[in-house]
Amino acid sequence: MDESLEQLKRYRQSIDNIDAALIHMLAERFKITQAVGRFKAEHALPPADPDREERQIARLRELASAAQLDPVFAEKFLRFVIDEVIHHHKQFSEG
Ligand SMILES: O=C(O)C(=O)C[C@]1(C(=O)O)C=C[C@@H](O)C=C1
Repeated sequence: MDESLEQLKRYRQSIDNIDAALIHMLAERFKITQAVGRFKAEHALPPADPDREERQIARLRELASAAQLDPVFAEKFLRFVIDEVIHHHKQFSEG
């Protein structure tokens, strides 16, 4: 039992490292999209670009499948992130 608990602890340490990496990657992504939002507001471009999103989603779904990750989940995740970015872009263009 002790050995099993040690194993669980090791799994969780790895999960914690991965979660930290995800947060850092998301932070970098949002830093870039803030710059994109500013650029779009300055050049009077619309906050959302549905054609670009379609290409991103198709690409990520393929990457997910190749990596044995559920493509439906990958799409939902990207949608969630992009919707937040668009929300930020709209704030830039309004203010
Ligand atoms: O590439 C853009 O034009 C962005 O504003 C970035 C981004 C994204 O988060 O990837 C967000 C909104 C757009 O609809 C498409 C993509």
